[in-house]
Amino acid sequence: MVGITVPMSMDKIPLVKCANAAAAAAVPTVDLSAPGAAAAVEQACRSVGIFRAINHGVPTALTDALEAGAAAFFALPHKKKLEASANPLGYGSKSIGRNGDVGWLEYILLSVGSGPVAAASLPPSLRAALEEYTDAVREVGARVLELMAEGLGLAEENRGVLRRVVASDEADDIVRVNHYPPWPCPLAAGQRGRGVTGFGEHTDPQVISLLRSNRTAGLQIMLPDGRWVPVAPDPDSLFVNVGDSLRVLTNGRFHSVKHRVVAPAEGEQSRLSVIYFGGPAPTQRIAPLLELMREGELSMYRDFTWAEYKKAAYKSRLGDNRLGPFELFPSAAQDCSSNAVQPPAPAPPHVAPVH
Ligand SMILES: C=C1C[C@]23C[C@@]1(O)CC[C@H]2[C@@]12CC[C@H](O)[C@@](C)(C(=O)O1)[C@H]2[C@@H]3C(=O)O
Ligand SMILES: O=C(O)CCC(=O)C(=O)O
Ligand SMILES: [Fe+2]
Repeated sequence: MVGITVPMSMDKIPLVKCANAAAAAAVPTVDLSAPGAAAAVEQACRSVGIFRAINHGVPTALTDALEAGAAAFFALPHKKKLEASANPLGYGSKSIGRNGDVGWLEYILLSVGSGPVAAASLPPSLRAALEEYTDAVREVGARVLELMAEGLGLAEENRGVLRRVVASDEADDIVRVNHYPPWPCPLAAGQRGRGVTGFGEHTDPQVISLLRSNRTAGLQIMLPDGRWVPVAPDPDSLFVNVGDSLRVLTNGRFHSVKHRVVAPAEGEQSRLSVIYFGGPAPTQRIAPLLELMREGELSMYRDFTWAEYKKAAYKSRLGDNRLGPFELFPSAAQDCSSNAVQPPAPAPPHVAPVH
């Protein structure tokens, strides 16, 4: 079953090269319950910007209920699904954002910041499953942010500093359920080794993203050296990735990883993924953490609030470098391996870090 019923000129969705499966081990695994978790989380966020979290504590029953509810929703007739669209949130298909990006997928995008999941006409069981799941994953996100702070070497009394950025009552959290049906057409002979774009390359603008998928492959990440590698699917794990805001909060120590999804080929299983994006309150200032800055270290970014960044981000195309306009030293900020230790001279006016 294709699942996306509105016809669309198929050649509008770009093809991407398949990634090198031999490099799949590039995504580190972190056992969140192990004593060395903080150091492992920090190392992963510094090097690749993503890790596979095991022993995360989200009950399987919650993921199963959400997966079943989402699958049932996506199997509904197209007209019925459209009742849940409340542009820009709610149900959508093939069109991502408002600036012309397209992919072979359908999705539900919801704001889950404060109170119950807000959305137009979702089946009540799916809404309940999303609320329960989101509450559980939000807690994992908070725990991971504490581990990050510990791994970054912050003193015990400061280890809540990252968690608090997304913990306010006004936190702009989003949850997204993506469904990628198999691409229904064989690719031409000259297109062998390529796949159809499900979700084009991008970084996530928020602080932290936690992704869970079924057993179908498709997610790829870009390594700091520019190679694309696949992320082996694992329904029992959560994939945690660094968002642009966290990159700024750590003054470039953490790398916001570029990622994309290649849609399943004809005859393969659909991919179903759920991503929780931990976002700050609109008024939250996004700037390097004072607690983290070394003596004389300069901010790599000009100050901004989450509302300001989100507004700019949502005007951009998926693949744009959204942090670019905020970088004070563009060449150093692009190079994640520099970790913001030595910004180039001459120094611009000092930008005060977050308090
Ligand atoms: C093309 C776009 C879709 C997006 C908003 C944007 O203008 C650029 C960032 C995109 C992204 C990527 C991560 C999340 O899936 C998302 C919900 C987000 O916060 O930023 C999407 C946005 C979207 O689908 O509207
Ligand atoms: O669906 C996926 O597996 C990833 C999608 C994604 O990166 C996103 O929604 O931001
Ligand atoms: Fe993403």
